[in-house]
Amino acid sequence: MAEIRFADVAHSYRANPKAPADYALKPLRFAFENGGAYALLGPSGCGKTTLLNIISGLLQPSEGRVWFDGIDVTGLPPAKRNIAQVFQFPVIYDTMTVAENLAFPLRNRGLPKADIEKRVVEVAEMLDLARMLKRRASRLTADEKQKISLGRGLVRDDVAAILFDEPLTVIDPHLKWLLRRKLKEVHARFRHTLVYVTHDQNEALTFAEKVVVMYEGEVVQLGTPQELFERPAHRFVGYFIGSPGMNFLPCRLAGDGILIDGTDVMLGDPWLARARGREGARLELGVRPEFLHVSTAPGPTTLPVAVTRVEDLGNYKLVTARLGPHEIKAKLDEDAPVPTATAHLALAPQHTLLYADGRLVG
Ligand SMILES: Nc1ncnc2c1ncn2[C@@H]1O[C@H](COP(=O)(O)OP(=O)(O)OP(=O)(O)O)[C@@H](O)[C@H]1O
Repeated sequence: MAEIRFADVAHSYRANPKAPADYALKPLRFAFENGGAYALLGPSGCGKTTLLNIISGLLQPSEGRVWFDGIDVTGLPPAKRNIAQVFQFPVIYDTMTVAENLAFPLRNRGLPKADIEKRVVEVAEMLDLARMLKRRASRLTADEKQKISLGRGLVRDDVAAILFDEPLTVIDPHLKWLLRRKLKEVHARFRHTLVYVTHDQNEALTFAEKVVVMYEGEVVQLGTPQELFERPAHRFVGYFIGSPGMNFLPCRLAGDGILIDGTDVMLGDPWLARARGREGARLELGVRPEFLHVSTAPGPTTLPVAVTRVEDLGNYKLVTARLGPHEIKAKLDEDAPVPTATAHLALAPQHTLLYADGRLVG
C-alpha cells in the first residue's frame, strides 16, 4: 500500500489553457495517506474521474507531479502503477467460474497455486461468494457479478491502492448498505489505501475515514465526516453535506455590527471581528439546522423568525421559518415544544460560521 501525493497537479483537456475555468482540475496539493479509507465526493463534472485517471496513469496531468511513497510516478503507464480499479459496471469473464475470475489478477502475477487458492477463499468468504465459487459467472445476477468485480479489486494484497469508481451503482439498495459495511470491514482488516468515488453523501460518510470534497475542479475540503459537518471549509460543503444542508444568510458589515441583508437584525462578535477587513467580499453566516434551537426570549444572538411549517419526522421536528427574505430550516428534538407563528431562533456562536466569497473565515 502506498501514500499518494499530488504536488500542484492540475489538468486541462484544452490545448492552451489560460483561465481557471479552462481547467477540469485546478492545482491540487494534498495526499491520500498510506492505508487510509477515502471517499472522493462531489457532483457530476467536478473532476472525480479525471483525478482517478491521473492516479491510475490513464491520464497524464497537464501540470504537477504524482508521487507514490516518495517515488515520482507521473510518467509511468497504468501497468507500472500497481493500482487495482473497480468500475461502475462489472468487469468479469463470463466464461470463467467465480473462483477463476477472483484468481485472475493473482495468476497474472504468477503467484503459487496454493497461495492463490487461499486468497480466493478468503476474499470469497468476506463477500459471501464462497458458496458459488464453482459457478460459471454468466449465470449470475448483476449484483453478484459486481461483487466479483469488488473481489477482483480486493484480492491482491500488493497493490499501491484500490480505486472504486461508483462501484455500487448497479447494486440493489439493500445490498448496497451491506456491501458498504463489508468494504469497511475489509479495510479494517487489510488496511489497503482505498479511494472510493461517489456523488452520494451517505455512501461517502458511511464508508470513509476521510472525505475529499471536490467542487468545480477544486478540492474544497479534506476532512473527517465530523469536520465536514461541524466546520465546512466551503459553502458548497455546507450545502452538499447534511439533510437539509446548512442555512446561509447573506450579511454585511454595518458600523459596529453585522447586518443580515433584507432585515434589521444586527449581530456583534464573534462574527464582527471575523468580518473586519473583508469589506469587499460576499459575506454569509452559515448555520446548520441541527445547531439552531428555539429561545424563550429575544437576545443579542437570536433571530426573530416567522414559522411557516413544522414537520414531525419521527425522531426530530423540522421547522421552516422566514427571516425577512430568507428561509431558515431548524431541526429540533422530538420532545422540544412546537414553536408557534413567531419564534426566536438562537445562534450558538461556536456553530455559526462566517463565509467570505464562499470560504470559511477563521
Ligand atoms: N475527455 C474529455 N475531454 C474534454 N473534457 C472532458 C473530458 N473528460 C471530462 N471532461 C470535462 O472535465 C470536467 C470534469 O469531468 P469528470 O468526468 O472528471 O467529472 P466527474 O466528477 O467524474 O463527473 P461524473 O460524476 O459525471 O463522472 C467536466 O467538465 C467534463 O465535461
